Amino acid sequence: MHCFPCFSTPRNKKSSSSDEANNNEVKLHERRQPDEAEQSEETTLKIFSFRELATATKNFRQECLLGEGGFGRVYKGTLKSTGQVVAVKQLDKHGLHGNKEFQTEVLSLGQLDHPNLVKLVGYCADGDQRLLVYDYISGGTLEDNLQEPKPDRQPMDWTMRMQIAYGAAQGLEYLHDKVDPPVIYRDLKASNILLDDDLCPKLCDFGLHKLGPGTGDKMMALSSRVMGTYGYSAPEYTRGGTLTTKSDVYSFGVVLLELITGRKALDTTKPNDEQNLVSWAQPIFRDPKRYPDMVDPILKKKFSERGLNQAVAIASMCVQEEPTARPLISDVMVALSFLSMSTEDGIPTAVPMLSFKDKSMSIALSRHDSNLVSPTPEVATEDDKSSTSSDEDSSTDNEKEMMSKKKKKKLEEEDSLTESDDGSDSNSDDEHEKDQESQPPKPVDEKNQAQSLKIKYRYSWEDVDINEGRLSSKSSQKSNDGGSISSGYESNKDHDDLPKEKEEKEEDHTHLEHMQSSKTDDSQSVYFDDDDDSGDDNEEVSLHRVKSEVEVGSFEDDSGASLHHTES
Ligand SMILES: Nc1ncnc2c1ncn2[C@@H]1O[C@H](COP(=O)(O)OP(=O)(O)OP(=O)(O)O)[C@@H](O)[C@H]1O
Repeated sequence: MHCFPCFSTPRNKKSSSSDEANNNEVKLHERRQPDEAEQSEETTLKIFSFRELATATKNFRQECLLGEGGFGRVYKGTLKSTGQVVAVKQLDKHGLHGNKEFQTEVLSLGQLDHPNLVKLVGYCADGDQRLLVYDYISGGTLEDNLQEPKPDRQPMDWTMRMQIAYGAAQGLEYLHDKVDPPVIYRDLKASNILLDDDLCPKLCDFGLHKLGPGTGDKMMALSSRVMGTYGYSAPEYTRGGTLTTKSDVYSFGVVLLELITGRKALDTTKPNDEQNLVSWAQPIFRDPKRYPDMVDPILKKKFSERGLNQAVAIASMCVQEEPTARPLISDVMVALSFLSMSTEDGIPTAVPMLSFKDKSMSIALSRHDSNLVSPTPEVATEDDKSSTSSDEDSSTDNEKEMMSKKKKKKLEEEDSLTESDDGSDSNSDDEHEKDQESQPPKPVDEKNQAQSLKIKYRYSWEDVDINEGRLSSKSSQKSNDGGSISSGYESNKDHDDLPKEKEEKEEDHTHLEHMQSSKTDDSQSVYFDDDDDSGDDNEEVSLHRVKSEVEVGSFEDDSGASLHHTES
């Protein structure tokens, strides 16, 4: 039985032959190299003798015991040969696979390599002993850090929490999207997320179910393990149904809720109606005014309300009953990448709307934030559709490349429009081309994205009813005065009322910042605004990549804030 068929190629098996085993080292060549970031020529797993690990853990002494989970005990150890500190997981002997199967699965696990996964260093299959050796992660579990923070450590602030959520999402996204076939985690929870000294999250315990028993009594012995952990398991899974990547997304949503609230997924010390975190949170999801009340009191209200709204929106999407309604982890990851940015005082973080593969995420976020407008393929032009399609997943590389080129061209066109926002009319194609030539694409600096960056909203198109207002225009725009943002819609209101509403709305928009986003790939949009670092970001709104503008009206959203719209 192969855990990851693509890794279990004859070539891989060959590479674990006795020759290399004699060298006490197994070298594997990855058959699939997902993208440059994850490319690694080979993966090296060390094979340990039982004696080596006994020495490392002082003969598995109690004082070295880190804890015991569903698969066995975990000891802290120091490898004599290298001095490396490791965590040695001694798997329960009960029902384990034979040597060969074990080795196959372990070699597959050894190929998984991501900064947000605990790295498997090596293993031991000596007689009936099966042990796994991992990097030791010194900061404890996320659960402990949330529930019993160390006295010498500051409580985690909001940004740290979002950064942890973002890191965990990255690890999960790697398992779901970068490994072929996808690895379903099955048991994602706060106690399976370890933090290093810098609070970088690392997922552990993934893929271990494949090392356990297969059928009958043996299966029963680990049934609780196989069924995940109550409070975190998706409803369809606990009902004995299908396990999919969306089950992991549910568990991730629970972890995100724990980060927001500081509560446990399941807390039997609380009153009945508060014991299950998701059940407790469901009614609150429907009442945004109550969001601030659900935040961990230890944060002492130090969080951005917009960031909170969006974080709750993401969590509520993840824990939906219907698996298909849950977002892709890649979209969750993108949204969190923005929420996890450190922000300057008073400037909340928000998510640019065209970053998602699946429009449901942008629609959900825009419902929770009156300043965000989500795209709708129904009303978008062909070009627009290519940049907002939810089908990018399934497109071939060629299609992706074509879409990417289209997107790039479109953005360049829109940039050239923005460049001429000084009042000159630059709508002619000739001028666009000229502008494109004179403006090489701006570089993406992924590393430097967090600090002081503010996200430039991509105002786009929407066909979503928000109370009485209904958007219908195909374009987004920047007003002549450069200060207000408008998008077209059909107003139910008398147009005579508009000037006053416009005034009010423009005020509402003055807190929209210049934004600068640095993340991109084929499915993400990039907005740069290099000239907006003046420090006056709160005062002025700049919207790039706009098309046309004729003002029509405004509408109010759930929160009572109204947006101003124009129509071409
Ligand atoms: N790589 C590691 N570095 C440091 N500590 C670790 C490491 N792996 C596991 N631990 C610690 O060992 C203990 C037992 O871990 P294990 O994953 O076996 O069980 P668990 O997560 O407590 O339970 P479950 O099996 O239900 O997931 C936990 O406290 C965990 O924090």
